[in-house]
This record gives sequence, C-alpha cells and structure tokens, in this order.
Amino acid sequence: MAKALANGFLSAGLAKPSGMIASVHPADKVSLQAFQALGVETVVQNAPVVEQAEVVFVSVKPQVVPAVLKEIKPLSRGKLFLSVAMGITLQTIESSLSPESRVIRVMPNIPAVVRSGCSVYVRGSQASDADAQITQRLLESVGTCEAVHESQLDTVTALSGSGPAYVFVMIEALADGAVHMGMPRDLAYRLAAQTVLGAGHMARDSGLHPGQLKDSVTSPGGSTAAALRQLELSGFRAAVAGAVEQATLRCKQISGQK
Ligand SMILES: NC(=O)C1=CN([C@@H]2O[C@H](COP(=O)(O)OP(=O)(O)OC[C@H]3O[C@@H](n4cnc5c(N)ncnc54)[C@H](OP(=O)(O)O)[C@@H]3O)[C@@H](O)[C@H]2O)C=CC1
Ligand SMILES: O=C(O)[C@@H]1CCC=N1
Repeated sequence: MAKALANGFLSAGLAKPSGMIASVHPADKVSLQAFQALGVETVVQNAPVVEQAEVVFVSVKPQVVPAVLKEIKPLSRGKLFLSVAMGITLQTIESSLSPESRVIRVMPNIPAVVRSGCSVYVRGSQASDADAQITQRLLESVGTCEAVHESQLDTVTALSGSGPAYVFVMIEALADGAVHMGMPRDLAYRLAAQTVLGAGHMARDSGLHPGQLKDSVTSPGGSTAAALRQLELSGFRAAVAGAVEQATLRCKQISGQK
C-alpha cells in the first residue's frame, strides 16, 4: 500500500522523490526495487524515516504495528503519523506514541496507484485542522477522500479497502466465462476491466439507484435476465455481502473488539 501511495503522490506532482524516504524491510526485494524505481531513498530502519519526515505513513501489517510504534516512540514528538493499518485503533496508536505526536487513521485502497483510489480518514485527539487538510490534500491527489467516524472504519476497510480484490476476482471470473465460450483471454480481460470501469462510473455519477441501472441493461426475455437469474441461483448477492461482513469481522478481531 505504501508503494501505491508513494507512486500516486509522485504522479500527482504532490511530492518529489527527493522529499520522500521509505523504510523497507531488507527481505522485501520487490518493495525495495519499487521505491528505488520511483527514485525514493530507501533505508532499512524506521528511525531515519521518523527523524527526517514531517508526515510519516505507518504502512506495516497490523500485527507488526505495535513493535514499530514502540521502536519509533522516542522520535515521534511533533510528527504527524498517518496509519493505514486495518483494525488498529486511534487509541492504540496514540497511547503507543509520544503524547505530543499527532495521529490520523486513514483507510486508502490500492487504486491509489493509478490515482483512482478512495480513502477515508479519522482525526486523532491531537490532530489539528491543518493536519486534516494535509491528509485530505494528499489522499485527494490519488482519488477521493472523506472524513468518517472511527466506528465506520472496519466496514470501510471491508468495503473499499479490500473491495478491489473482490472486483479483480469478478474480472477474472467474467473473463473465464468468456474464454469458456471461446473468446481470446486478452480480449476478455480488456472487455471485463472496461465493463467494471464503465459500470462503476455510471453507478457513481448517474445519480440512479444501482437497481435502476441494472434494469436498464436487462431486456425482457433477453440474455442479461438469463444471466441475472443464474447469479441469483448461485447466491451472488449473498456471497458479496457476506464477504464484506466477514472482512469487517476480521478487522474487529484484529482490533480486539471480537
Ligand atoms: N494492500 C492494500 O490494498 C491495503 C492495505 N492496507 C494496510 O496497509 C498496511 C500494509 O499492507 P500491505 O501493503 O498490503 O502489506 P505488505 O506486507 O505488502 O507491506 C508491509 C511492508 O512492511 C514491511 N515490514 C515488516 N516489518 C517491518 C518493520 N518492522 N519495519 C518496517 N517495515 C516492515 C514488510 O516487509 P516483509 O514483507 O519483509 O515483512 C512489507 O514490505 C496494512 O496495515 C494494511 O492493513 C490498507 C488499505 C489497503
Ligand atoms: O487485507 C488486508 O488486511 C488489507 C486491509 C484492506 C486491504 N488490504
């Protein structure tokens, strides 16, 4: 996620490679190469990042966050921390850093890499209006960004944080169906991806209910109606809604609420 955000901020012209520094775990060669390709300085420790940066993204797995916060606490005074870790609450982060640090929780998503992400954020108790503005500006440079209440963050994580994965599975499945019917795979992926993009665009911008949009595609006695019947028989809606529910529960489990 850190690579996607860095790439997005650079593409948006909001940051220069010389103004960024990334701590990359030495074993993670893919990340090392990705940051180097962006021209961003990499270090193998977290301390130099916190020492040099005014705004620090905490983008390690939730299970690793406590150890990282403990490590950087002595350097955290006066800095703004943006944590993207799922399930790690503001209370946990704030109580693990200097009381004079400022914290904002962010839930971005991976399309930030192509500046089509959607992010939400929640201000910590010490974060100022200026901190919220910096957060909003950074994340709006890579997509949409809005403030939410922390009680929504686990569900946001399950919907838009993880959502691209569900959509990628959908694209794969759409293409698999078409390949099964004889379509070349590269054409199938192109059409599937563009279909998702176009439908998303309409759902976002038309002001119409998704059900109305669905009805506009569904000719009486036609092929879409036959396909939709198959989706309903296969429990498609329940599967997708259930995925969001399970992901939310997993976030709550990680944060210790369940
Ligand atoms: N991927 C996504 O789409 C999204 C992810 N997030 C959040 O972003 C965070 C990162 O997720 P993601 O990018 O997928 O995970 P990754 O595992 O890809 O990235 C985490 C990186 O942190 C490194 N790391 C491990 N331990 C340390 C340490 N002690 N100090 C510094 N770096 C360390 C890892 O190295 P190594 O691999 O060697 O352990 C790895 O390079 C998570 O908290 C996740 O909840 C939020 C929204 C969307
Ligand atoms: O899978 C995860 O845990 C993270 C959170 C949102 C997307 N990826």
